Amino acid sequence: MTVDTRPITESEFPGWLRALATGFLRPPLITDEEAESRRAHMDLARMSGAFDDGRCVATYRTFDQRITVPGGARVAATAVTQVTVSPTHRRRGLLSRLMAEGLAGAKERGDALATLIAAEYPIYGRYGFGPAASITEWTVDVPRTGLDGRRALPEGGGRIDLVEGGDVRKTGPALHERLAARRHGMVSRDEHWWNANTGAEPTPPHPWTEPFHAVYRSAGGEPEGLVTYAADDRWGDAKQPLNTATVRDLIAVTPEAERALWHFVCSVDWVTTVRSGYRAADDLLPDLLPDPRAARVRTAADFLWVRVLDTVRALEARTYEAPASLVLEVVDAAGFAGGRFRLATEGGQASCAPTTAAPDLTLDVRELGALYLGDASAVRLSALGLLTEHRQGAVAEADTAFRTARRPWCPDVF
Ligand SMILES: CC(=O)SCCNC(=O)CCNC(=O)[C@H](O)C(C)(C)COP(=O)(O)OP(=O)(O)OC[C@H]1O[C@@H](n2cnc3c(N)ncnc32)[C@H](O)[C@@H]1OP(=O)(O)O
Repeated sequence: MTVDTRPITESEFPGWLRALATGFLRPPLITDEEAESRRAHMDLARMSGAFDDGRCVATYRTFDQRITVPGGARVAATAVTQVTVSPTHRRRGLLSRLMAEGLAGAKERGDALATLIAAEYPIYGRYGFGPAASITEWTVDVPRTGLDGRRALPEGGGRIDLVEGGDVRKTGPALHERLAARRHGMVSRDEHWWNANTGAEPTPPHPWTEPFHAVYRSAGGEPEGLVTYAADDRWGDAKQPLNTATVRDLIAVTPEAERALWHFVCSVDWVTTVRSGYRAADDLLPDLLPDPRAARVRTAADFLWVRVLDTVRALEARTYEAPASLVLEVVDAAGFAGGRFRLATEGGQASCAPTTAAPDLTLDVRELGALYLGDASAVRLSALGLLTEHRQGAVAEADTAFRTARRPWCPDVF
């Protein structure tokens, strides 16, 4: 019997959810209540699966996303998520088929980029995705920070207030938009994101536990930052507090708010350890502490992967750190973004157009994705043999043009 891959129908939704749970090693019994609550925010037209004798054995879903690129433009992207193949059907090419169909759909919709968070590193490079924004998570040893625990108020006249989830739903989206307008790598959050992350909508199969939310307001009363954290209520044998506060979200639009919110989380009584959550590799956190060594790297890894689908539009959407004139030979086995292009950057802006001139650099579309948000270094990629230089100096030119002063940051798992 052949296994077919195709968009799913309404009646196939519960079976699709069961296959998703199976692939993610979660209990595969889906209640009607769970199916109903998940259906409310999933677009059937963007869900596909593989079916063997009527049973769903693979899942694939996409949704519309906007991603901030260097310079602040928000580019429409196809976000790929909930990719699974059941263990009975693995390594028979089902993901490859779903991905080929999914990327063709994204190209047809006119999206210049596709994005995803990779569960495992080796899966997505073959489909033209490159690791584009890494994350770092720190564990802060609070007693070692050197922060003055007696100090109660933020410097500079601002204040921090604990708020409810409902307040976060009011304040958070505008704050996030302000930050996303200038921090490349950030992806859009829709209403469902805010509801799900403040307890207003269930998030099966994960049970909701209410966290603490705090807002930083400037001396003028303007909200400039927001932190959400949870604590684990742990005590040592000698009755000493050993709580870990885990930051679920911390966004700030001014340096004062960023400093005040980190100092706040690191000064909550009974909290001896702070887990930072996923931050940019160059996050300020360690250096906001009197003793930066109190922040130990817990995780440093690739996180957001980008797949360029339209080279001209993608390269023209972002800004560049240095002037460059480069002929790029982009190799794309899937045929979406390949070709030879002249990229000319001046005053930060770029023009990009197909050309027949001799190439300066040859690179796979995967490496273009890795370079795109400014995280990867062309010099490193070249040293790794992933980029071929045909004109002396072209690698260095690409390196200074593509790399960004701040590293990209995608705080959201999707
Ligand atoms: C965006 C997200 O949703 S991330 C979540 C991804 N999902 C998971 O990790 C859940 C558990 N894993 C799975 O469901 C499956 O193993 C999948 C989806 C990762 C792969 O599905 P499959 O149908 O087995 O992949 P498919 O057969 O199309 O493999 C294509 C190629 O990728 C390789 N490949 C697939 N998965 C992996 C992997 N995890 N590690 C290394 N190589 C892999 C295959 O070996 C094959 O290589 P080849 O072309 O050289 O023979």
